[in-house]
Formats: sequence, C-alpha cells, structure tokens
Amino acid sequence: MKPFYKFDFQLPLGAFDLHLKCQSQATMLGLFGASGCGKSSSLKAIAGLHKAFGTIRCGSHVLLDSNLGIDLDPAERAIGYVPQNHCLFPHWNVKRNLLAGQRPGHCDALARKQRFEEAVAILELAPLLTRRIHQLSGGERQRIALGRALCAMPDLLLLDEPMASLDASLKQRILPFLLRVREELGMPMIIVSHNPIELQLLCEEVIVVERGQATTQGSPLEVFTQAQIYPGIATAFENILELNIIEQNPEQTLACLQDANPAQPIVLAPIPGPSRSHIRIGLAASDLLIALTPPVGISARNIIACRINRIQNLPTACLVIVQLQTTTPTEIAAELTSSAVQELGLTPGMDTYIVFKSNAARLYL
Ligand SMILES: Nc1ncnc2c1ncn2[C@@H]1O[C@H](COP(=O)(O)OP(=O)(O)OP(=O)(O)O)[C@@H](O)[C@H]1O
Repeated sequence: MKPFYKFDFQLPLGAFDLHLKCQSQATMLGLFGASGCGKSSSLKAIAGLHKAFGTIRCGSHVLLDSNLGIDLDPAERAIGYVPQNHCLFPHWNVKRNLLAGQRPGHCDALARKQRFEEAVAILELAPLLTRRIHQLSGGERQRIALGRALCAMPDLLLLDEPMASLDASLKQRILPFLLRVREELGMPMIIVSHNPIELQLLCEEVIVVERGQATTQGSPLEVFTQAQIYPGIATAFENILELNIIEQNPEQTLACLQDANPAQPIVLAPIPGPSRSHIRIGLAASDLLIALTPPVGISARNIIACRINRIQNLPTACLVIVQLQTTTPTEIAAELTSSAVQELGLTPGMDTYIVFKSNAARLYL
C-alpha cells in the first residue's frame, strides 16, 4: 500500500542538522522525542515555514520535491498549522480570529461558511465568539487556535504540543475536541507531543525523533513499550482501549471492546454524568495480572481471554504483550516480574487470561 506521508528532507538550522526520513500509511501520525530533537522544526518544514530540501509528500500532494523544482508556498500547502504559542490576534474577538484563517480564493463562500459553523459546533465556540482573546483561558485559546486552523479548510492539520500549556483537567477537556475533529472531519493530523498517553489516544502510528533523525516507528504500543526509547515510559506504560458501552447504571458500567469476537463484557466502575455510547479507558500495565486458566473465587471482575504475542525485558521487569480476541489486532501490555514469567512458563503463542479490577480502569473520555 502507498504511504500517506513520505518525508525525506533536510533542514540545516545553524549547528543543528535535521534530516527526517520516514514514511507512514497512518493518517494520524505522532512525532515524539526529547526537547530539542527537531519535532517543531519538522512541522515547520512540512508547513513550508522553514526552507527545507528533499521530498515532502502528504496524501496525493507533493509539497516539496527539490529534484523536480517543487516547493509550494505555505499558503499553497493546504495545511492548518497550530503552533505551541497559538499566535492569535489579541485585540480581535474570537469570530474575527477564526475567520482570519479563511482564504477567499481557496473555496467557495458556502463551503467556508459551513466549515466555520462546523468548527464552532465541534469546538463549542458559540458562547465565545464575541469575546476578545485576552479574556479567554488557556484551554479556550487552544480551541480557538484549532478552530482557526480548521476554518482554513486544510487537507492536513499540524499540531505542535496541542496540550503542553494546559493543566491536567484542561487537557481532559481539550482531548475530546481533538478526537471529534478526527472523527467528524476525518482530517489527517501530525501531532507533536511529549506525552505518550496523548499520542496513544490520538495517533495510529508514532515516529520517534532523535537528534534530528527518525529512529523508531510503530504503533504507540510498539514504540512506548520499548525500554530503550525512554526507560521510564515503558515501565509506566498505560494501555488505551476503546470500548462500546453496553449498560451504564449506578452500580457499574458494562462495556465491550469495539470489535471483540466473541463479545466479552468488561465491567467498569460506574461512570458519572450523562449516558455515553463509547469511552476510552487507560489500564496501567502494572495493574494487569496474567492467569493460565480463568481464576475462580477472585474479586477482580474482568478475566479476558488473550494470546501472548511477545515478551519484552525491561531493566526491572517484563512486559508481556498479548493479543485480545478482536477482529482487528488489539494488543495490550501487562507488566510482570521476570520470576513470574518464568514460573508460569509464559511464551509467545500461549493462550492465557488478562485479569483486572473494575477500578483499575482510568476513564479518559
Ligand atoms: N531558527 C533556528 N535557528 C537555529 N537553530 C534552531 C532554530 N530553530 C530551532 N533550532 C535548533 O534546532 C534544534 C531543534 O529545535 P526544535 O524546536 O525543532 O526542537 P523540538 O524537538 O521541537 O524541541 P521542544 O520539544 O523543546 O519544543 C534545537 O537544537 C534548536 O535549538
């Protein structure tokens, strides 16, 4: 299959030499790496804000091909770029800031009006339209910056640390908006983040950038369970699962994996607030147990059949990566001591059970 993104470009930045060479079929792509490794500069090169040399292809668009003499101006690239500092016009009201993203020649007035209304609806901006930027909170400014990028009718969104400046509770409130943009507009995105959970929630694939080069690539689980990426991340790994809600009542919530085969209910703690059709939960790898046979007489509510795919050694433990019974591959990681792995004789290909308490699940959205 043809890759959606194809990057092979160089960007000399004084003493720092960025050479990003990678390709991906995923439309939701994450860039992850230490501070100063070249993530923001990569986004700016893709947006055309830094002059790069080489090849940048996104979907069917060739944005840069130095051999063919192609180097589109930023305005011709149909990219919505949301920088870390938002760059909103402080003395304009929200509506004027949103409309500032629109380019009259890019598409007809009706389509632009529709997109403005979609952005206002998805990001819940209607009550803010007449407010000025300095009257807004950090999370509201983030939504306006995202809305302005959407109003430009881009074919691709580039988000540079979309939640870096927000505290934990605001992050919780912005994430659903990003997911709605992904789900309702189906817009491809490249997201730069330091936060593995954000990338797991938003991206299909993650590229790790180190000293200006792409060094590792894979699904968020494949990348973040590798001890050599950042040792602390693999040991604190949290699985993200998307579940459909079957029943929500004051005692418990019943849910199931979206494509579980056979459907196997997952029991969660009650979820406060209105009823929902689906949720995303986080399960820390260290909260999961593995059993060779379904345990009986145990308080944990969830005993889920799975098969071991591989076992990875961490400095002080092992991550057992299992495949759940779903039609599309769904892996989750359980952290065990190496002595537990040896005593149970766990090996790839074995059929086992993942066991966890209802309260182990952390509710994301
Ligand atoms: N305009 C510039 N001129 C010279 N060097 C630059 C310029 N912009 C960035 N750099 C350098 O290039 C390197 C990569 O910077 P970049 O901002 O892309 O990193 P980053 O991975 O996004 O970092 P952070 O996570 O801290 O935002 C850094 O060493 C930085 O000092």
